[in-house]
Amino acid sequence: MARIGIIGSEGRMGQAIAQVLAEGEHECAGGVDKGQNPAQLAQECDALVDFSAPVALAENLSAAQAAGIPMLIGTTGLGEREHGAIDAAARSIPILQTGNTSLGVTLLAHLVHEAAARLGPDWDIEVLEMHHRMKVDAPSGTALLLGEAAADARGIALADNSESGRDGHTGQRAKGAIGFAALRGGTVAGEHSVIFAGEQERITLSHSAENRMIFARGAVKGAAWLIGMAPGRYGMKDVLGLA
Ligand SMILES: NC(=O)C1=CN([C@@H]2O[C@H](COP(=O)(O)OP(=O)(O)OC[C@H]3O[C@@H](n4cnc5c(N)ncnc54)[C@H](OP(=O)(O)O)[C@@H]3O)[C@@H](O)[C@H]2O)C=CC1
Ligand SMILES: O=C(O)C1=N[C@H](C(=O)O)C[C@H](O)C1
Repeated sequence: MARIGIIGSEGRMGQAIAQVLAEGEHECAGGVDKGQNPAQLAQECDALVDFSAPVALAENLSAAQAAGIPMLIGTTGLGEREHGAIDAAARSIPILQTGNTSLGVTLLAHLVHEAAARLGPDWDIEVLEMHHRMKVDAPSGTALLLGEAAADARGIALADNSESGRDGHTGQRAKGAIGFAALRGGTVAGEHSVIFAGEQERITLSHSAENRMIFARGAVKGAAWLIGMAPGRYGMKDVLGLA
């Protein structure tokens, strides 16, 4: 049984994870939210899960490092600076960072990689996502994860080949670009489609999250899996044996 500490414990995901822990084999070691220091919590648990905000990341990483425990980072909207901080911390503790902890999206990313590798650059790739009205970042972490899978299969850098936020006279689509479109509204837990658009035909690979429990279950599974792993950076595909 692992003792899991929750950062962002008052939030939608924090509460869903607490529910999974209350019903499952692992234990909730407590939680912290905005304005609370995670250092003490880190000393009292075997692993941390972070579903809070990018601004909290540096303090959360320091707490995990000081306690010598692993951390699963589910927070999205991370930039280059945050990814650099994760890389640095992963030299001393195991870290799993992912935009989506669900089994279904982890498999979807695998399928997108396969499709992008087989279809080649003449097929245009567009990632479409829809989330609830409270979501603050776009494109979603999942959309970026799926875009990264496609870019990796094509041997290109997503940062240099993405098109998002199209509006106005944008000009034609750049050849080889990976496009992103984000919709927001209602209570949608998470809808993602990767569209491969070729000459006179399209392939669409999709995932629908019916509620947050799929993310919460994956987060607990991932955090427990990290315990005892060597320092380094991991993904959900490692947890599920898809790496
Ligand atoms: N990887 C995955 O599978 C998933 C990732 N997510 C991501 O997880 C994050 C949280 O999502 P969700 O639970 O819906 O969002 P919420 O806004 O419901 O929850 C975030 C919580 O973190 C709190 N918080 C803000 N700043 C800090 C801080 N500095 N330290 C500790 N806590 C803080 C917020 O407080 P306050 O409200 O006062 O600001 C809030 O209680 C988002 O980035 C989201 O995209 C979500 C679902 C699945
Ligand atoms: O904020 C959310 O709700 C979600 N965030 C993650 C993302 O940005 O992809 C995962 C999931 O889609 C729900």
